[in-house]
Amino acid sequence: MMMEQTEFDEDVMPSAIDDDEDVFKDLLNVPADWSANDCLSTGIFNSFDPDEVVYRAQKKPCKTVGKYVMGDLLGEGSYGKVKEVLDSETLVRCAAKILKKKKLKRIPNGEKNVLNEIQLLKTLRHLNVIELVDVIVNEEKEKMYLLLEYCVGGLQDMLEHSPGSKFPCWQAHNYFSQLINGLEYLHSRGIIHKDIKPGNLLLTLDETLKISDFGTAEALSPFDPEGICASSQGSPAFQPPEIANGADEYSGFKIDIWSSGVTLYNLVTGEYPFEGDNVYRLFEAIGKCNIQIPSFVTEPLRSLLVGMLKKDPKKRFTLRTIQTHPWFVCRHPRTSEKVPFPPLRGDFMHNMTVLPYLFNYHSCETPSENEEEYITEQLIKDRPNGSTSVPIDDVNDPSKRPWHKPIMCNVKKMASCRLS
Ligand SMILES: Nc1ncnc2c1ncn2[C@@H]1O[C@H](COP(=O)(O)OP(=O)(O)OP(=O)(O)O)[C@@H](O)[C@H]1O
Repeated sequence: MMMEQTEFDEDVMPSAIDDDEDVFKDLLNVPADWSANDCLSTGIFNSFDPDEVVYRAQKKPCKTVGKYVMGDLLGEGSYGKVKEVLDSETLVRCAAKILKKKKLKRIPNGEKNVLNEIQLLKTLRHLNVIELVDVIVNEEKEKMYLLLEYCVGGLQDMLEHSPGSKFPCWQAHNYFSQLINGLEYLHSRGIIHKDIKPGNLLLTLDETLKISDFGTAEALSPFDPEGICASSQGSPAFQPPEIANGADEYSGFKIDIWSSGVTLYNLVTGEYPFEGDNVYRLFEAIGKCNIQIPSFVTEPLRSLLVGMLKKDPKKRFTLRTIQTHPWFVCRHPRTSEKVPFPPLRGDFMHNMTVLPYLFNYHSCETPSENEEEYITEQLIKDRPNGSTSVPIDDVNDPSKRPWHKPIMCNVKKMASCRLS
């Protein structure tokens, strides 16, 4: 029996197609709730000789946005898709977060959060903070592309693919110390992230951790040494007792310490310190703060978790106490197997997905719908004296929003950005 396999392009296929099993069920017209075993037992999947499989790759039309050549889908968040791209000038791999104005309007604070993220990321430069490389706007299509440093994935994905949904201690220590490094930088600049969790901690190919997702972050007033915040939109399981109990104001620094403590708890145990069937029950449990740490978590890690998850924010550890804590400072030799990056659509090596599009373009494709006008911003990172201060636009002023008035500095015609 000869069998053909087609490679799908997520541009033309619905996003559910990313799940291989769904693809086959769809093609074979099998009920969605059937398991693979159901299919086998009814003889729908016949065995076949792998040598007889013929792979027929579907053509991948090459699409460019500004100087960036688009690759495959990397992931999808509530704000939009994230695709791999290649900078055709520098040949650096990046990730493009694709945002549609229509979709943002449907998300509470959607547009405001995105603009907040752009404004904050423009001011930040640190090894452990995701870098915003460029912003491109297509006014006609009402689309915005945030070009970010390329990462292979997030800690959440890795946890989901690891035995017991946790990391060995030495691996958790590596990620946690990088998180604290990044957080120290953010706090020194008066920025409270407010949504620290494994899903917002990405890794590059060389295992450098990048704090990402600054949509709900807040830049504190430089005249407020206490770092008082009055709002939080972070993920419920990572919220501290003061927020769960409905306080009007709280120390922003201590929110990030708490959520980093929940993150560490999650990395080493595979569980959450507080759970609930719904947000109300969850907040009730967090508010009471009766913390149970599994018995396999021994000292000194135990006391670090207890210190970071203190109910009273004033008694909660500071970054300084964390950085001098015995578990933080001691070396953790690699004693067990590393939890690897999960594969991207079967590819453990995370090879560049842009290449097939480029091969296709250079072999046969004729210029297509690419001649659109984009407004691009190449962010200026090397500022004099290492200064990273950039005036933060008022995100509430509609006239300053990129949809209306570009915050960008140069305009490029798509046609001029085609690869030679
Ligand atoms: N810089 C990046 N490099 C590689 N992949 C990325 C990058 N940024 C995001 N991704 C991938 O895209 C997915 C969606 O990211 P995004 O930041 O839009 O949403 P999220 O934080 O996962 O979810 P939400 O926005 O709903 O909180 C991530 O889970 C990750 O797999």
